[in-house]
Amino acid sequence: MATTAAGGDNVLLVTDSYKVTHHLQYPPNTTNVYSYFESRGGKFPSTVFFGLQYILKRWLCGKVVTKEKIEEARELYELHFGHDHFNTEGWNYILEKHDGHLPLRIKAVPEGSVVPYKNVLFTVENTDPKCHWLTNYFETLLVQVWYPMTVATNSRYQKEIIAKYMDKTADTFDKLPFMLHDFGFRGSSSVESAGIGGCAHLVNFMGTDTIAAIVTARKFYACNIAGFSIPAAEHSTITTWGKDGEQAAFKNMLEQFPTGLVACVSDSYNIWDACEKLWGGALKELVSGRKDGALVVRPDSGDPPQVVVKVLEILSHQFGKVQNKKGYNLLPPFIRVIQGDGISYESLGDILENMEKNQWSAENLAFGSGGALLQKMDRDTQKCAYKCSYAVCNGKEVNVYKEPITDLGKKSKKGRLSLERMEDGTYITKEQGTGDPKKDLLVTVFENGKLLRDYTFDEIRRNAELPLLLERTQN
Ligand SMILES: O=C1OCCC/C1=C\Nc1ccccc1
Repeated sequence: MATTAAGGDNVLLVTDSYKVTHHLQYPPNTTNVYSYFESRGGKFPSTVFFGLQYILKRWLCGKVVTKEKIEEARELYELHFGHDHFNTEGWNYILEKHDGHLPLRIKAVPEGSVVPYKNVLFTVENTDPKCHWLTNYFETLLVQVWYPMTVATNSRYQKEIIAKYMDKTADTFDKLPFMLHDFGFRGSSSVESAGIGGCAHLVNFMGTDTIAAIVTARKFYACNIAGFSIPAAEHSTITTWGKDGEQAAFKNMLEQFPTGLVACVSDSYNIWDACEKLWGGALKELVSGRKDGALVVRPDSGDPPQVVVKVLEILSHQFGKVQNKKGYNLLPPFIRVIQGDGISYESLGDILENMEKNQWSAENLAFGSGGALLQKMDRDTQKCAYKCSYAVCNGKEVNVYKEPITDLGKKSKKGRLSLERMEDGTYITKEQGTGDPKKDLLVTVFENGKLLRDYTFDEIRRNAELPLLLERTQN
């Protein structure tokens, strides 16, 4: 597809085919279509709203309609339908009347907000009465916010689990931002989605190997360095030394990276021997002599809850351990463990629970997560939907809704919506225009081609922070 003057791709092509025919299907003289987005429920009771800003900046801001794009779309849709259904006139109107800027208003809850499901998260409406057909043309694109939202949500619920065990077994929360590291780049469906999902994870954490996330945060969230990593081995950099060369490979890691943290996958042959005879044997002085930074042993196979505790036990036999103020065991500061295999929201707790049962503090360990962090989810995980709730047809206001007798769970909200917060902090969605505009938490983030609110990553991280952690910074 030829990219056009605006440099981006052709946003007229970023929709579902059937939507190209919808301008012919609304009631005659429809002047306003107003739609909203919500999570209807799903795996997690609340969602972290994140990623709309990326979509707005990437696709909708500025002069996104041009003569070339209209022509390219017309020609493609003619071939695609074998008939000319494309709203050439409507798009030319936008080009002429609005200089190619989209006459839409989008109001959204601030990025990073944690909102219980069945609450309005953003609304979309046309600002030009001749462009009622535009509101739902971009449903396809806007609903893709399900992905960063669901990654940020899944990641934050893992942060809650880890924080709970840190609260119980660790002396500080200091390491929490680095306790769940993103290993998910290769398991993502594309470089773009790795960037979006990786960025969503970084709303809650600071550790990542998904470089695309760093780039996305720079480009769309004005964050120069949104995440950090450390030198680490992979199997090839160990196994190329040969089975008898594992000690030399390990020694090389300690010598190439003499200060700071360095991680080393240690299960190529026998993780137990690696911990006892290599790290805690032949290389014991090199490990215990490390200044300002630990060797991080990485198991990568076996049953995670069992393997983690056994590795901790072996390492403590070789290097000793101390009790922290909570009475839980802690390895010396120059040695830690990272478990990057089989980590998910479902499995995290089992590992931490087994550690706790064996008197190990959570702060001995960090996690790495890949596919479960960035890929193992879909739009249904949080039941994300975009529905029309209000329209004006022939000058008559209509509260629009669906209420399928075959699934009342799919019932949609009516009328113009606003999001308010009660005294006790709970969110409530006001329907049918009953909300108080002064109390509406929905912020106009986009209007007529302009981004009106540009959230910084720090702001978003603060909005999403766990209450448990916010209290800490208060007292
Ligand atoms: O071991 C580690 O310690 C902490 C730094 C990252 C790291 C491993 N990274 C990784 C990335 C993608 C797939 C698998 C591992």
